[in-house]
Amino acid sequence: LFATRLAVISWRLFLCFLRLVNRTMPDAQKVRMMVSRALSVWENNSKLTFREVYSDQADIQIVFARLQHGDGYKFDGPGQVLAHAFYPGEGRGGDAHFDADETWDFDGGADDSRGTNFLNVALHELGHSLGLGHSSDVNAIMYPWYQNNEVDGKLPDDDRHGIQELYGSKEKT
Ligand SMILES: CC(C)C[C@H](CC(=O)NO)C(=O)N[C@H]1Cc2cn(c3ccccc23)CCCCCCNC1=O
Ligand SMILES: [Ca+2]
Ligand SMILES: [Zn+2]
Ligand SMILES: [Zn+2]
Repeated sequence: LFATRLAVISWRLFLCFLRLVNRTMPDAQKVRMMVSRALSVWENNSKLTFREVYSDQADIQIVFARLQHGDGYKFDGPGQVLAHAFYPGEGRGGDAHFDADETWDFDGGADDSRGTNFLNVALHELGHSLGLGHSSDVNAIMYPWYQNNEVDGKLPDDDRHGIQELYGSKEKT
């Protein structure tokens, strides 16, 4: 009995340690992790490959901004529009902008209790950065309304067809 009680306590300690680490990890690292997770979903379903660079010469720049931020598409405070992105091209082409006034959840929460699921929104915006428009399929990542539909690596069919139309598929045909 004593042994099991000890095990439970140590497990509880371990969990709160994890939560602490999760909270203290700077958001920049979490953003990087989530962006690379979103890009690997698009990578796994196309011939595309991505590499991370630290320069404003990047094809796809990830930007957090609020209200008026110099591109004529001003954000609107908490809620409403969450983010926008530019189709592939020079300069700001490919860039993804996220509304800094949103409460972002960088830990991939399945419900919105800790905020808006950043991974979902990044998947959507990076779809635009790669050239995809909006989908009328309510289950698609490219649907114009936010829904916390956990992708977990599996891309909805409509999005997969879209990206493969543009960049082919990884499977050997
Ligand atoms: C798909 C998403 C990741 C990116 C899109 C924008 C987009 O397409 N970027 O590429 C987005 O932000 N859509 C709005 C659309 C929207 C929904 N409502 C709005 C109220 C006002 C203005 C816009 C909206 C009703 C209230 C809910 C507001 C919070 C959620 N917002 C949305 O779903
Ligand atoms: Ca907003
Ligand atoms: Zn912008
Ligand atoms: Zn969109």
